[in-house]
Amino acid sequence: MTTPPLLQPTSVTLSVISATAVLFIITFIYLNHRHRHRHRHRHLYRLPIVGHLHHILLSRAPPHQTLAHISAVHGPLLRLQLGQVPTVLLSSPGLARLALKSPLDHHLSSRPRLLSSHHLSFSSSDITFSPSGPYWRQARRLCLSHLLSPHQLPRFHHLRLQQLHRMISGLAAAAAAAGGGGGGGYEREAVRDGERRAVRGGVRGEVFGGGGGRLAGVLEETQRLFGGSAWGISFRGWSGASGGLEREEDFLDVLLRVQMTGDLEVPITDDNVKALVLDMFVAGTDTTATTLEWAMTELMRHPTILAKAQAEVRSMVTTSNTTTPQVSDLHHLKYMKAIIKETLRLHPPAPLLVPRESISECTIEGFKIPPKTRVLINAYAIGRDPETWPEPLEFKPERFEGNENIDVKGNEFDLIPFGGGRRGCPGYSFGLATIEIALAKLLCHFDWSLVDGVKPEDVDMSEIFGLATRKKVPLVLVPSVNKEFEWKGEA
Ligand code: HEM
Repeated sequence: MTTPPLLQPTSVTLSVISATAVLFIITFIYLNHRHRHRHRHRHLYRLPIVGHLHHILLSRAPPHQTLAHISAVHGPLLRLQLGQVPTVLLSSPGLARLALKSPLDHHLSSRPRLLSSHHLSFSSSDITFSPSGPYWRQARRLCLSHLLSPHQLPRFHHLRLQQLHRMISGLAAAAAAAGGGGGGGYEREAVRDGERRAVRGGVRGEVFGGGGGRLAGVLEETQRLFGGSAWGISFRGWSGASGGLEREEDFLDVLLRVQMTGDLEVPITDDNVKALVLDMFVAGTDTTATTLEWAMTELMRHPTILAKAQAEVRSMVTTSNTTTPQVSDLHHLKYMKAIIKETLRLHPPAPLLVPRESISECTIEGFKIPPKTRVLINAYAIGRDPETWPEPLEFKPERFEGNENIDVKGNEFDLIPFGGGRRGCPGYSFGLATIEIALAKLLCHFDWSLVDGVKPEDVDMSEIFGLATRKKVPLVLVPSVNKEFEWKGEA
């Protein structure tokens, strides 16, 4: 009887062990890779104390662009530590839909307490920065029902037109002074000033001192510092101070009236009144003016689109037998409205909306958000999402033709320049109405050209992040009066 050589079983055992080891290593590498891939969005290089802040601070690009880039690499749902502030960044339409709709919207509907808003908005007692609660709800309701609801729009058309016509007259005069052709290159300031006046007119500019100069100065400083901290004036007694003239009650009158009735869930102080009035100017002026400036910028870079838009507006004016675009006819301007949507898609004035803060613990896509977490929603990244928008970086208003239902008002989450949910912008109809009539008139009455030597492709497109994200290099255009559609000073 022969004994099997001892080596044989050992060799088989070794082979089995080696095969098992190889299999184990492969499985380990695979699982590890899968884990890292799945959780890649949760891991971004972080430093002690500053957390992820250095990614934003050291970047040359504005924060929304940097964050869009980070999300493109690490995923649309990111947990960031910005200094001491735990933050969640959401950068896809699907996540925006979850965050801005019930039930999550409620959990995410407060605002963080920012030092700037505390000092500049009278202890954050405006609408934009006040924390969620009875004061904010009451203030928002008051503002919507007496100033900003679509229902209130017609009340302020005459004021909007009055201020807009000042702007058009100014442009026409400058064009004429330059020999009937090109005028001064001051479109940006004219547009910005016109918008400010339109909004001011809607609120009640006169009480701030009559002429536009003082208010304009105050607003400029407010935009810069985000507030005028030294207002010690009491508003009491201003209500009804119209020199005995009959006039319609305006927003300030309403605030002062309800302040005095005492019939309020939360009493309103004088400082609250100031904060609310200031809020209407700060939230409503630069956002609107900046959108117009970006719209004109994109039109100048795309002369065929500009020509098509002008043909549409001028044909409407001819058909309706008027000499200037009328508010009541604006619904005909489908292409121009598509241009405004496309502008808001590529250049949302508030690209990260206004920061939110979670009220209570909630979960988004299985990801836990503790209370008091800051939530940023990147509307800029969402508007350029390649899975939603073919050729996302191209300015193509045609993408909305036949898709008029895609709205910008916070009901569709592919496009959220006005945010959405219970903290969504209450001024969207006011803002859109102002942009539409202003753009229609600019397109109708003037032909536009770039200043000498600047080619459409050379127009600078860089942005400055701020309260509203403006063009870094102001747009300078030369208006010339179009003889056939000359502005005749009519309403
Ligand atoms: C093109 C014009 C405008 C744009 C793009 C815009 C955009 C926005 C955005 C993104 C928010 C934050 C929304 C969110 O957190 O979900 C907001 C809030 C707000 N906007 Fe506008 N806005 C515009 C015009 C206006 C106008 C004309 C007014 C008023 C005169 C206004 C008043 C407000 C107020 C009061 C809030 C704070 C709402 C709250 O926190 O409850 N906005 N806006």
